[in-house]
Amino acid sequence: MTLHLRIRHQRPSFALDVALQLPASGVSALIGPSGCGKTSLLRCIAGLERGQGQVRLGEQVWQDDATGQWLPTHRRALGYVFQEASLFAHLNVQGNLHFGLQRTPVARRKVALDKVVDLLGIGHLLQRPCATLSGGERQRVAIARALATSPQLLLMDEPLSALDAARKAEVLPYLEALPRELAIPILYVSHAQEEVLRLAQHIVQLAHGQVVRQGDAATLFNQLDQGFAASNATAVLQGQLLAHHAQDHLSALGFAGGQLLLPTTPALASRPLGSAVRLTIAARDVSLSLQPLAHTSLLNSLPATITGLREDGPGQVLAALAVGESQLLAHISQRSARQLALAPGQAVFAHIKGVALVR
Ligand SMILES: Nc1ncnc2c1ncn2[C@@H]1O[C@H](COP(=O)(O)OP(=O)(O)OP(=O)(O)O)[C@@H](O)[C@H]1O
Repeated sequence: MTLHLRIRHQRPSFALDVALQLPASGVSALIGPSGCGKTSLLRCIAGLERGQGQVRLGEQVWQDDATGQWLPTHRRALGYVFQEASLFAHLNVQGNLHFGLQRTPVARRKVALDKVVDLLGIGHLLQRPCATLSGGERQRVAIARALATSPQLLLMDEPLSALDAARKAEVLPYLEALPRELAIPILYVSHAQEEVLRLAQHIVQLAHGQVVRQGDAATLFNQLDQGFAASNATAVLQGQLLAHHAQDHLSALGFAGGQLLLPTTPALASRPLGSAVRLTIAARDVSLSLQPLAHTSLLNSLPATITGLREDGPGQVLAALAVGESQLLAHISQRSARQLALAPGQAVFAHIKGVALVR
């Protein structure tokens, strides 16, 4: 099933012009600079604003101007979660959830409320007045209320950006579980690289109301221009947990390009061997040499080929590397690039100082 979008929307000083086919599963992140049209696109999908074109989820046509079809928002099977949770202050948590449920015709109710309450860990909050909830709790209730309507698409517009780091960390694992547990596709607007790295399988990058790039998260992230601040350039690797070396307190992870050793954190220790993992490697944690390093304390050094180089701020260069079938990025000084005479096609060794397990 796909989400099929063909939307044109003209404002006095802004034009949205988007044609997209998105997988109707997992998380698709919508990224791009402020004012590029992310919220406008969500609002057009939701029917809160009327662009021209077509919005179709699988066989369901929500809008088709060629045939004059238009469903108002309340008839579209979607949930919408905003930056600030807008809960009904006069109702307690349970009342807010039931409000969502009652809006949904019985025949369309597919998501069990108990399951939603469990998934978002809000069972102990049901009788609490909304005014007494913390920011993270409010946002979890807002997500649960959206899910209580049994949406077939969940639109989330920077749902964590109003939360501090601790509350973000509290809500993120719940978000991560949603597509897996409920099989509801999510279109997720975010400015935060770490959220997108962790959650998204698919990425759409907008600029000036148009799609500049879209594709699989790992592929898109590992390119030289990621759509986030270059100084934070980070590559994503999909891998597999291969072994725990108990004596060294290290775990081996395989990916299409080689193996990496990581400290066996509690999160890694709890995973069964063979389970899928998502790793990130920040470009600033990768250095390069032309020869293998002898007598080094580095655990992870891999043969690689340079595929691209780009200036990246004063005196800095971002290098794209092929490591087997995978891609990495390295942030190095211009001076080093010059001294090593780095060029596309050149064989190098990539030395990796830090690997983070994000999933
Ligand atoms: N109601 C409106 N009337 C007129 N112009 C609007 C309206 N809402 C948004 N715009 C303009 O449309 C453009 C796209 O806005 P939009 O909110 O979709 O961007 P965004 O990518 O979501 O931005 P941000 O990341 O800052 O939330 C901007 O130039 C904005 O100023």
